[in-house]
Amino acid sequence: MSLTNTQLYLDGVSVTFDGFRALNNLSLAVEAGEMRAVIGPNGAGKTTMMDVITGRTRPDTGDVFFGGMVDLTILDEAEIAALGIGRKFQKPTVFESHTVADNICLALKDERTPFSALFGARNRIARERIDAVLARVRLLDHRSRPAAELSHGQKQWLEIGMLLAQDPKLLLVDEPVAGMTDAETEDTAVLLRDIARDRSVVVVEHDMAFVRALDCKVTVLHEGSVLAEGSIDAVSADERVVEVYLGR
Ligand SMILES: Nc1ncnc2c1ncn2[C@@H]1O[C@H](COP(=O)(O)OP(=O)(O)OP(=O)(O)O)[C@@H](O)[C@H]1O
Repeated sequence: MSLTNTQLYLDGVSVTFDGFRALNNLSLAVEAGEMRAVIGPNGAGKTTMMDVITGRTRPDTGDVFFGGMVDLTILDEAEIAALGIGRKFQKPTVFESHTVADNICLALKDERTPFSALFGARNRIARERIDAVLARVRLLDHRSRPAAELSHGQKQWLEIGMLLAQDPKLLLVDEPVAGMTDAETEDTAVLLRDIARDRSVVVVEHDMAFVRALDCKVTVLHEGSVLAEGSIDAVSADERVVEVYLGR
């Protein structure tokens, strides 16, 4: 495998909790600019995998590399986030009493300059960046509303926008469409595909119609390892995948 274009590389990763192997020799590679869907039954290790990538959980054994050569297993959560790995948890956590635009503003990377004369220019640039992010996540028309007034789906998009404001190279997204309407689910697939045009995106999801709409390679986890990997049609036709996951 070529490491030069590999954004995220896991090899032989194992994690044990009280003797239980949550990850068992897990190996996975995601290219720069790739979108990857990760599916699998409850307890397959999807959340633990995200925890290992973001430094929340240390692997007992195995390699985890970012951008070809950065060893994530020796870094803490803050250092890993600063490298450009953003994580979206399942439940939206936006600042409800702040406006939509202020939520994005709070998330922007702080580019302080000591010259107060530049503040005006900085504000203008910040506003342009905020509006560019809001346009991308379909919330420009809502920029002045308190976040509390948004629908559940819109709050999820706002939080994705807050991550985009930090310009991550890799975005990890955990069950984004749980609780969304069908229309919001379809829009979220379009949104994530758009985001994946210029960064890597890993999406954990149970909604198979949504996974199909993502139109990307699918990794099936089972008992902490990769059971199958390929197109949605290939993994859907795999008898082992049907047995442990889809057939249930
Ligand atoms: N901190 C922990 N301590 C003990 N066991 C844990 C811990 N975290 C996870 N586990 C166990 O590890 C296994 C894998 O869990 P994980 O949450 O990674 O699965 P998952 O694929 O994300 O499942 P789900 O689809 O339900 O979210 C589960 O059996 C879980 O109970």
